[in-house]
Amino acid sequence: MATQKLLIFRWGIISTGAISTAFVKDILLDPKTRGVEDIVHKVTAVGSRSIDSASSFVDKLINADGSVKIYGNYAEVYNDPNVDAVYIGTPHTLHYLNASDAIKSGKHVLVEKPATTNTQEFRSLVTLAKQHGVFLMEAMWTRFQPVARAVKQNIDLGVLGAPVMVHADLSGDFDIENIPLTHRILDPNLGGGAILDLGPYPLVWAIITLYEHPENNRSKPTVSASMVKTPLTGVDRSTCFTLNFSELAAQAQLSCNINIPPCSISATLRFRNGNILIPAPIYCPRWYIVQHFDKPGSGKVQREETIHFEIFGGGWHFQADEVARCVCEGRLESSVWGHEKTLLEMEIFDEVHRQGEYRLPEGVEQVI
Ligand SMILES: NC(=O)C1=CN([C@@H]2O[C@H](COP(=O)(O)OP(=O)(O)OC[C@H]3O[C@@H](n4cnc5c(N)ncnc54)[C@H](OP(=O)(O)O)[C@@H]3O)[C@@H](O)[C@H]2O)C=CC1
Ligand SMILES: O=C1OC[C@@H](O)[C@H](O)[C@H]1O
Repeated sequence: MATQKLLIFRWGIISTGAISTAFVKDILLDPKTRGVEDIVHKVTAVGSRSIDSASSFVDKLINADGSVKIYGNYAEVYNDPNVDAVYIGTPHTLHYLNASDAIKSGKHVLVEKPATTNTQEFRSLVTLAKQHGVFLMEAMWTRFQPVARAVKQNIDLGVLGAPVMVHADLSGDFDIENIPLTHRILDPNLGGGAILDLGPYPLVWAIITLYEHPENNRSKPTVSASMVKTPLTGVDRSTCFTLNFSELAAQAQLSCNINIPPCSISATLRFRNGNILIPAPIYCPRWYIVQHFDKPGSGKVQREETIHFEIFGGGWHFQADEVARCVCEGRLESSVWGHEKTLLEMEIFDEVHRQGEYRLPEGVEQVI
């Protein structure tokens, strides 16, 4: 890694599916289009289970001068000396194994959401990353985007008063009756179902609004949850979970579903003096609305503003900038989305699984 004024940050990409494609397209955009002058991202290696897939990924996405290493496996990416950090875009249940292999090779890691399938797996990754002195972060891209940062600032200003309730949903129609049962959204061996795939997004808005609230003092919520399973494979088709934050006397009512489309306003953050409305898709909103009541608790909207952000690209590059900056500063975790928040997320999902009686097939969880 070059550590001059302009940081050239070198990525190795693990897997060549949908999200790896989106991530690579974004990080190769000109960083100046998002006001970033100190970092340039480079992809120096791509690993796939198939060399042909790695090769066509590189041909399609990377302005190749022949310098990108193409591998028909993941291990060679971990061992490539020209890779600073590894990005892992495999299905959920492979994240632990892929991330631990990368860490053991001394690579910094950005691993897709959900970081692992359970809390113990993520705990074990954190220990391993600390032992090897490498940076580790879950790819919670939403938290690094302009809308999330602006909403957080707005909440911290306190003008809307105390937070009382968060309603947030992420649903998507995956056409589950017509896709193969081996699709990652349906296959329990790949962690199929709504909560692990979509649950991180309603949760991130609750974390921003309630968990990160200065008066919450980082207290963890209690959880109550229920699931509706699909008879197709037994994974959760629809999940509702409620979080009680007793320090704030506030609640979050969160849900996710894999066979309906999203609602147009998918998150409502409700405060004593007003609301913040977040439109779909809640994983990458381009605007938000702030409503101010005429007096606390009245519900009568006196003033409303809509704040827009122009984003060049899909929104995955902001988290990559965070990784590069943290690594450059020698940090092992992000202060925005650090290990503690992923551990909280995984603890909540473990409890949702327990109450919903969702058990991953024997042998899928690598650490229990
Ligand atoms: N942040 C975001 O916006 C999004 C995040 N995601 C996350 O990314 C992860 C992957 O999702 P997505 O890209 O949609 O999935 P895809 O199925 O499109 O891609 C996954 C890739 O993983 C590799 N892979 C390795 N082992 C397996 C296996 N047993 N079965 C299937 N694929 C395997 C394959 O690449 P190869 O053959 O090249 O090795 C495959 O192309 C999930 O954890 C999901 O939560 C997904 C979508 C959006
Ligand atoms: O992270 C995600 O966001 C968008 C969804 O469609 C996808 O399945 C999920 O993994």
